[in-house]
Amino acid sequence: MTKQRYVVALDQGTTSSRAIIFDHDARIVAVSQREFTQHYPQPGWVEHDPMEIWATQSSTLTEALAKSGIHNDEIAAIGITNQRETTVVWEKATGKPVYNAIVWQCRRTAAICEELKARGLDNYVRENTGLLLDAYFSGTKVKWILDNVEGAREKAERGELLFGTIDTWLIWKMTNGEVHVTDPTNASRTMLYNIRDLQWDGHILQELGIPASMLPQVRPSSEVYGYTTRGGGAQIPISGIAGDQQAALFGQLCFEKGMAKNTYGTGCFLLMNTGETPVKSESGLLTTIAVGPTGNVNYALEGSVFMGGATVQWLRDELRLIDDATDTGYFAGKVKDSNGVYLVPAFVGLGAPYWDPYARGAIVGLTRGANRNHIIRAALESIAYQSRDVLDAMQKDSGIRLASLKVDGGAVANDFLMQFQSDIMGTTVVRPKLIETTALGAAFLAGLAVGFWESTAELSDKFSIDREFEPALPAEQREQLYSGWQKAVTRSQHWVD
Ligand SMILES: Nc1ncnc2c1ncn2[C@@H]1O[C@H](COP(=O)(O)OP(=O)(O)O)[C@@H](O)[C@H]1O
Ligand SMILES: O=P(O)(O)OC[C@H](O)CO
Repeated sequence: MTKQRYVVALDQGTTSSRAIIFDHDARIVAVSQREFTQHYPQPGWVEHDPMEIWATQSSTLTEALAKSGIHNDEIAAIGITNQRETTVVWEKATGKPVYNAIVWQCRRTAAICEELKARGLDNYVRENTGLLLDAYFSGTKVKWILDNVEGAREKAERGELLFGTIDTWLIWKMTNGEVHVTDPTNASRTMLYNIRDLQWDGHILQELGIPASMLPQVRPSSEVYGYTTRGGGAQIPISGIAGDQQAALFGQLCFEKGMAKNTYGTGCFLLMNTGETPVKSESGLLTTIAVGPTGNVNYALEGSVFMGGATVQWLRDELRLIDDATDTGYFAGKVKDSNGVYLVPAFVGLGAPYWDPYARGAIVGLTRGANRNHIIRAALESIAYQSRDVLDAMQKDSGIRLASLKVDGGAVANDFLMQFQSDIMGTTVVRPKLIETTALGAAFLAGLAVGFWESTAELSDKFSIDREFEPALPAEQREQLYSGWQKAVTRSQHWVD
């Protein structure tokens, strides 16, 4: 019998699908990545084609296996991690989506949220789901599909439609429509899940008119859900699921209360494990479900920033100021400061701690001397300022001052950004050698479920630090720069009606 020496993580992100093969030492053996199309049908709307998500994700699995020469009977398990909240509704009988996936960044349901607030639902949502009544989460996106796609509501009421976040959709496809599941971390992002009872919330489902028959079964983040033959002949267990931010928290070994990480991908997401008790935020953070040391439910405080690395993509794709994201560090370093320029990337409104769906992007402080490098620099700085906003809120709510912050995600490769982050937070920033901690977390969850790794204690020696960035900016200058940012934010708020 072939020895099963590897675990695969499928990391379905907002802009790309990735398959990463890890060995027992948690080293990356092979990676395959494919970008897919972003659809912007109207200002503030964002969609993905679920079939393209599936096609890119399944082909990365095939390619990673082919590239590495690893046969699928050498794979002990597959773990899934995914962009959260993004909503797919499909027909049970045919597996055909009834509409494009409505992406977490999409603002189209802001008016539905207002209506629900007017009906007094916001406090109930806060208390029972840990979230705010915002268009970010899946609940109002499902409602929008049922209200706007012809015949969808009738079909849903006849039990013919299924809902899933991307984890659910991928597992459904990988098991040829046999398994309809999610895990508590993803469920906790739908605004339909009661994070205290750990059950779908009947009251919210009723208020939104969503039939319970559409919902996946919620299973622990680390256990065998089903098997797939994708990528070859053998049956591989699918045995780990976590939303990408919770997977990164797990991959950074933040199993204990008070441990935190910030991930710099499309958005930025700062999460702190608060242990077995949910902590309510007074400062605009979310209470959400994380994964504890045995794959159990823990709680976390989360600061969600909608535009992180995506701001850099905008510089590249829309303004064409750079050819590649990696160029930003070079250009930002060519000027000594941003020359008073601030860029507030409120392109899809602002998330934590402002929660303003009506904010829009702004570049302020321009003078005749402002040039391209200042704008590039201001774009990178905006990522760090937004993370400082949520760190301040996190420290206030948790009562814990972080001596250092663990970071990961695509944009942490940028040394300028990391140094500025440390400067503007006044905190040491710790970058691990392996920045694919989201995929690593999913691999850990899947591997633990099948005994590939014995326990989380075994995982800690698989983690090593690449570099620590120490704050170098005098406190007075730091606060002066930061107050300029806060002023800039006020200029972008409540922009559209
Ligand atoms: N050197 C860099 N400097 C700044 N941003 C970067 C750099 N490299 C990648 N990025 C940004 O990081 C993001 C990709 O990170 P990733 O973790 O793959 O995101 P996701 O999982 O959200 O798709 C992109 O938005 C990209 O613009
Ligand atoms: O695609 P990412 O990595 O930016 O993550 C998206 C988040 O899960 C949205 O909540």
